[in-house]
Amino acid sequence: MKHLRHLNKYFVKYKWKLISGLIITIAARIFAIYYIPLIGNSTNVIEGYVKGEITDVSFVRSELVYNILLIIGATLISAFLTFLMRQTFIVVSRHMEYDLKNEVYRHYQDLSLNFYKKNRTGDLMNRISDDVSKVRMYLGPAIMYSVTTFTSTVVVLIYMIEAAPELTLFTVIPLPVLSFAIYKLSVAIHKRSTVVQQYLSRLNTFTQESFSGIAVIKSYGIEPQTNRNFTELSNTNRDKNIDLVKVQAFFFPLMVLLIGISNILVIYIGGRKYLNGEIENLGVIVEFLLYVNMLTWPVASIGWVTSLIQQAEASQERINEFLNQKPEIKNHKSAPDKIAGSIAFKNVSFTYDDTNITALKNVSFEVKNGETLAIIGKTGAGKSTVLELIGRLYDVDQGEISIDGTNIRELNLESLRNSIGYVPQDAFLFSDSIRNNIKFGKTSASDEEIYEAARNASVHKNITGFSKGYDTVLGERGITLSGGQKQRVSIARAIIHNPAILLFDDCLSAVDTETEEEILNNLFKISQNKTTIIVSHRISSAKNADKIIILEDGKIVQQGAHSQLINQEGYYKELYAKQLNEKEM
Ligand SMILES: Nc1ncnc2c1ncn2[C@@H]1O[C@H](COP(=O)(O)OP(=O)(O)OP(=O)(O)O)[C@@H](O)[C@H]1O
Repeated sequence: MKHLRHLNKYFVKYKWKLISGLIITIAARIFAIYYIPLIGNSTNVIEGYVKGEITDVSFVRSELVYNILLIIGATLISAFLTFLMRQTFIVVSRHMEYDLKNEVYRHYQDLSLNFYKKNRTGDLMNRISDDVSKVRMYLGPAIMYSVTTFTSTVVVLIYMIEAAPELTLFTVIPLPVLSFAIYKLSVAIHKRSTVVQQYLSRLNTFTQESFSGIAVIKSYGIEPQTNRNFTELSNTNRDKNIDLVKVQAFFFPLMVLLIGISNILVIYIGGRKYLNGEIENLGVIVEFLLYVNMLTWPVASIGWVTSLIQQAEASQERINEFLNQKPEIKNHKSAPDKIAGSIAFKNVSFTYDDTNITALKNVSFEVKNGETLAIIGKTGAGKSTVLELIGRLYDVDQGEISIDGTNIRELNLESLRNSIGYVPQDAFLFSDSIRNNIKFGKTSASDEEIYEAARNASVHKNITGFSKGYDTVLGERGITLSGGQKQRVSIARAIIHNPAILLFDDCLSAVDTETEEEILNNLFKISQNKTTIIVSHRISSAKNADKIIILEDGKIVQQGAHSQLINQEGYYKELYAKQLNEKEM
C-alpha cells in the first residue's frame, strides 16, 4: 500500500464528504437488513397460526400488514440511502480522479524534453488514462464496497448470533472460502485482462499508424500485407479475449455454488436443530437463509476489492515513477527579466543523453542585439541543437550561453522563453482553427495583430483564400495545409508576440524561392531591433545575414559575412556554386 499513500492528500481534501458517505452507508446497510427479522417474525406468526397457538386471524392479518408496511418503508429508505451512498463515494472518486489527472498532466508539462525522448507517448497516455482509472477503482468502488462489506457483515453477524449462535458458526464457514476463491479468480481475471489490454493497444497502434500512413501504404501497394498483419493481430486479440471470458465465466457459478452450500447448511443444520427443539421457530431458519444470501455479495467483494487494491497499487507505482521525476531544466530565479537579446556562446559542448551523440563541440560565437546570424551546415551538423539550447530545451554540458551578458541558467525561465519566437523544423499545428494556431503565440492578440503576423509570414492571402478563412480548422497535424503553408503559419505564430529573439529552424525549406525572398524581406523589416538566428540549407536564406557560421560535425569550421565566405574555400562556397547552378538551370 506504500504507493497508494500518495493519494492520502486527496482523502484529506474530501474528508467531510467521505465521512458523510461513511455515515450514509452504515445507515443504508442497517435499513437494508431491517426487513429480515420482520420476515422472520411474519413466518413465526403464520407458524403460530398453523400450529393453533394463535387463533385470532385478524391479529395475524394486522401483524402481517404491519410488517409489510415496515418492510416497504425500510426498503425505500435503504434504497434512497444507497443512492446517496453512491452519489457520495463515486462522485468523490471522480473528483479525485480529476485532481490526479490534472496533477499528472501538470507534472508532465514541467518535465523536460529529455523525459519525452526517453518515454514513449503511448506509455505517457496509459499512465494518465488507464492507470488513473485503475486508481479510481480504489478511491471509489473499493472503498465503498469495503465500508459496505464491513457494515453489512457486522450488522448481519450481530443479528445472526443473537438469533442462533451455533447455527451462525456453521453457516458462515463457507464464506471465507468464497472470499478466497473470488480473490484468486479476480487475480486470474486481472492477469488475462492485462494481456488483452496489451494486445488491444498493439492493435490500436497498428490501426492508427496504418490510417495515418495510408498514403504510403497505397502508393507502395502493400494493402494485402497490411490486411494480413491486421488479421494476425486480431486473431491473437480474439484468442486472448476468449481466454479471459473462460475465466470470467467461473465467477457467478462459483458464487452460486458457495451460496448453495451455505443454504444447504442452514436448512440441514437449522432443520435438525428445529426438529430437536433447539430452535424455537421456523422463522429463524427463514431469517438465516436471507442473512446468508445477504452476506454472500459483501464477502465475495472482499476478494474482488483486494484484487482492485492490488491493481491500483501497481498503477499508482507507475504514476509515482513519473511524478517523482524532477524537471531537469530548473528555474533558478523567480523575478522576471527584461531581455534585449544579445546572445553569446562560449566554448559550448553538448551531448544528447539518450543517443550519446555529441552534437556541439566547443562552439563559440556572438550575435548582438538587432543582428542576424545564419547557421549553415550539412544535415546532423548540430544546427537545431544550437537553437534548442538557447531556449533551454536542454542545458549545456560544458561552456556557457549568455544573453545580455547573463548566463541563461540565471535568467528567469519564463522570461527567457517568452522573449523567444521559435519556429521548429517540424512545424506542429494543433487541430484547431488557423486563428487559434496563430494566437497560440499571443493569447490576447487582436484580429488585426493576427492578420499582420500572417501578412509578414506571407500566408495571409492563402488563408483568406480558404472558404472559412482564419476559422478554417486544421486536421490532425494540420493536414489540410501544404508543407509551406504550415511553415508560414508557424512563423506567424512565432512573430506575433513581438519577441526580442527570433529563431528559425530551416522553416523556409518548403516554400519556393520567391516566397522565401518575400518572407525574408518582411522579416528584415520586423527584426530591425531583434536578434535573429536563421538555420538553413539555402544560401538565399543566409546571404543577407550580418554573420554566417558553418557547422560541421558539431564544430564551427568557417564564419564571416556572405561576401567573405564566397571567396573562401569551403562548404559555403561549394554550396553557393551548386545553388547558383541550380538556379541558372
Ligand atoms: N533529441 C535528440 N536526441 C538524441 N540525439 C539527437 C537529438 N536531436 C539531434 N540529435 C543528434 O544530434 C546531432 C545533431 O543534430 P541536429 O538536429 O542539431 O542537426 P542539424 O544540423 O539541425 O540537422 P538537420 O539539418 O538535418 O536538421 C545529430 O547527429 C542527431 O542525430
